[in-house]
Amino acid sequence: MNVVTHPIERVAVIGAGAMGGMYAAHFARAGFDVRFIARADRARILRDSAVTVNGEPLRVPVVDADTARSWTADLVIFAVKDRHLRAAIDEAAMVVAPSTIVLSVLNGLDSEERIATGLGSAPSVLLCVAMAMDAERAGDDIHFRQAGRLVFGHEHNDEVSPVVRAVQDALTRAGLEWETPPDMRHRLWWKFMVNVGINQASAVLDAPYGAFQHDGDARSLMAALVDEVIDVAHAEGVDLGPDDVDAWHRVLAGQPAEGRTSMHQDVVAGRPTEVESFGGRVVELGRRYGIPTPFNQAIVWVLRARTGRA
Ligand SMILES: NC(=O)C1=CN([C@@H]2O[C@H](COP(=O)(O)OP(=O)(O)OC[C@H]3O[C@@H](n4cnc5c(N)ncnc54)[C@H](OP(=O)(O)O)[C@@H]3O)[C@@H](O)[C@H]2O)C=CC1
Ligand SMILES: CC(C)(CO)C(=O)C(=O)O
Repeated sequence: MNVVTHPIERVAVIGAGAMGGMYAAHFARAGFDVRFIARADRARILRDSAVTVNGEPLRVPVVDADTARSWTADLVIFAVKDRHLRAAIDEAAMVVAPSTIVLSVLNGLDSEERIATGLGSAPSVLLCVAMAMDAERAGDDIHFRQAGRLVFGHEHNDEVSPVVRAVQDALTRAGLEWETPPDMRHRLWWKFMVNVGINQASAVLDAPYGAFQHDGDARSLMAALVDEVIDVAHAEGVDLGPDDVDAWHRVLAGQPAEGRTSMHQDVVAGRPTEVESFGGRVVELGRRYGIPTPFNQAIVWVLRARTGRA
């Protein structure tokens, strides 16, 4: 792990969508040197027509990954969908130095591992989950009411490392809430449980958060999907249980009733979904451990059939 010798100033965001736009706006407003990373048409479009965040145009320079440059990032935030991660890693490599710190807000269990492998051993890739935001994108317009919280760190954080401290300081300066829990693996699985439950159920039911905030059929579907995650988590040695479900219900109660999960937004916009990283992963783990996962299997079939495979 590299030691950070200076505060974070240069922040690269890869993916100028709901999450990337929301984070870029926070860092830009706080005076950081923020750049979007893109290539080809995406770079051109980002330069020609700025995205808007909560109605305000966000003018952030674009580092074009097709052309040579000298700018490197202190912090890189990955904010693309899982099917775009491979290309995003190649693009981000251009702005990564040995001291660069990397956060991934992608949902799913394995983006950090894929990024660390793709970028090589030099940069510090922390584990990260993004919680309780309601970021939405329609075309180039990004809206959020709640920016939520970034939960991040090393796998164990009994002591705060210099790398983690540098990110905590940068997020605080950007006005973003954060948390560094002792056991990040548990949090990654907790977020996975949440996404497998509500993202998938909201996507197949075309239903906003409000449909899941009270007992009823929608919440029962979410619970059935969640139960299967808990079973495979136990097989993986992760102790998810009723307290974790209660914790999710408390977060859910605070979400805007009309807000939509990222997967619900994908289905509405006719985009491929992240179902392979959610239900697909549960089904795969279920097969490995001999655990039945019929609800997740059904959701995978429905979403693949509806939107095509990611
Ligand atoms: N929205 C939310 O509330 C939350 C989302 N997440 C997770 O965060 C991740 C991002 O989600 P979200 O922001 O909603 O997704 P969006 O689809 O809104 O944004 C993704 C952005 O990445 C761009 N992109 C894709 N490939 C590249 C590339 N190679 N280089 C540069 N940009 C690229 C896309 O451009 P284009 O449109 O041209 O493809 C798009 O602008 C997902 O894993 C999601 O599950 C996590 C918590 C909450
Ligand atoms: C937890 C939730 C549902 C919103 O923060 C999310 O991660 C998503 O929409 O992808």
